Amino acid sequence: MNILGVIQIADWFLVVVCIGVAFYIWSTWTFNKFKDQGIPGPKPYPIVGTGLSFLIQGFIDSEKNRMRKYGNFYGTFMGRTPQWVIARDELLTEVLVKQFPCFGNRRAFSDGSELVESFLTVLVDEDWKRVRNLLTPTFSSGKLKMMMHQMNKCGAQLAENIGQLTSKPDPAFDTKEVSGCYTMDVIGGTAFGVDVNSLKDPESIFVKHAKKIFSFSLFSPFFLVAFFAPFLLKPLKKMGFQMFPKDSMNFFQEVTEEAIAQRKANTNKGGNTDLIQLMVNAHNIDITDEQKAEATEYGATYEKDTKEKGLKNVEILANGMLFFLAGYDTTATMMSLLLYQLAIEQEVQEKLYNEIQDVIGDKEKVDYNDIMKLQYLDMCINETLRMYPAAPIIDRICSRDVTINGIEFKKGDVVVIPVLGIHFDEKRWPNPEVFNPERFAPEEKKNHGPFDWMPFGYGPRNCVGMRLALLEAKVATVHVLRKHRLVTCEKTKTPLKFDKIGFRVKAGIWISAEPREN
Ligand code: HEM
Repeated sequence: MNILGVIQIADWFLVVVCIGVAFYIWSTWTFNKFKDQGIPGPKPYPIVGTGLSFLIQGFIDSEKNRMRKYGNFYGTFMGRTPQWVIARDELLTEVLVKQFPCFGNRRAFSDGSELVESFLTVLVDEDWKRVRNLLTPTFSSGKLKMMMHQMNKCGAQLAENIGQLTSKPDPAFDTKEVSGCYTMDVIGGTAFGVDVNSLKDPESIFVKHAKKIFSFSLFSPFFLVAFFAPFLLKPLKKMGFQMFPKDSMNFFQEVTEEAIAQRKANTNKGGNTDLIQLMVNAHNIDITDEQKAEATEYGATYEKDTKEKGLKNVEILANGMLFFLAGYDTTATMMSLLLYQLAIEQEVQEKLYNEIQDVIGDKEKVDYNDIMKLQYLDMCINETLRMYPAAPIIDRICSRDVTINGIEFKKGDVVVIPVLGIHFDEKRWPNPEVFNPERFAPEEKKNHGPFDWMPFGYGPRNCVGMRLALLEAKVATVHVLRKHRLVTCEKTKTPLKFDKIGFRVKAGIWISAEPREN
């Protein structure tokens, strides 16, 4: 090799070293933010930030351990982005409620497509407010009561399915599998008027696509990019990269589009009051006084100008799809873990069964008012959600500089609320690893503040589908327990082993059931 060649290699080496050094400086530039202010937190590393423990311990264990180790106010890094982690009540009140105009948006993973950007979960500022006000009435008590028929039908089918599954030579069934079919059938019927029928046909195409969308992994390219280099998402989208599997998104898009077209063609305006009809009405700028009143019942501030600004076509489509997806996995996860806990805790199950017998007796159909009387059922569900919140953390983005209790939050700062950490905080919930519905007994209320339990988030941006999810799970549980005693079996695993990303058990949540004599 001649001298020129050697110089060229040396040049290239120098360029690579310079790029490496520049990247290192850039990726670690923010790492002193918390240290300089004496705020504790895990040690950050280039590229992964403080995310190494998620990869090693798994998200669930890591989240539980962090609050124990660093307390109720600490700092973490997602890649190079600093995140304030707050669990002090006085800060939670400010961020989630009082300073809502500064913290009204959440960090949303989006691939930049118009569709995903129109999800209620992703929308920001005035667009979010307008769409949220228009969608909120969908979950009023009036609308929920109208969904009871569908829930009763699916609940009875669910109980029948469990009977069939447990009369086989291998009597084990996967609670997640059957709960997923139930929630898919309920949301399909109540929101879209579609007979999904996955309880009768577990191979249903609806369930297949929903599962595919939710089967993303911590190591999927999307998650890795979103986690370590979120700024790359939009350019990648331009190159044809998609956040969710294309065929499954297309499937739900087509189903939603068909439902919208049917409602638009419907001459019986206002006759259908489900989600799609409501959104189509909102598109036509045709909000009734009743709908306005229902929005206010939820505490929504019904802006005058909402009336003049209906929903765009893409917003109807996006939020129709979102409700299909949001209504499926979260509620199914909660239900499956409740059934699992009841199979393990026989005393709890008997107490609950007796309550159901006392309140509902032999009535074939369960009505809304009876469900509201089932106090112990409510306690069991609350405890399930404490131990297994579907969203172990929630977050907010600071939209302008603001100082709260001496802490300077800058525009663009990420604030994380460690829901799981709070739910396993010994000071708030002694012996947090123990399943104990009595924690939610009415006489215990005085011992807990509003932020001790947040499976649905908190404040104006909390979960819009909370009441639907709770009602759905309650109706199903009543139908199942009246027919069956849930029991553990050989396949039941205690404790459950979750995968690294959340409350997902890859091998299923297996229990069995015996028929109740009467
Ligand atoms: C057990 C079931 C469910 C759980 C645990 C759950 C949990 C959550 C959580 C933690 C949030 C974020 C709240 C915040 O940032 O403060 C959220 C938001 C949301 N949820 Fe749920 N959810 C459930 C069921 C549902 C259902 C059934 C629907 C609709 C059919 C739904 C639709 C939504 C939507 C649209 C948002 C975004 C709200 C907004 O940004 O304004 N969820 N949910």
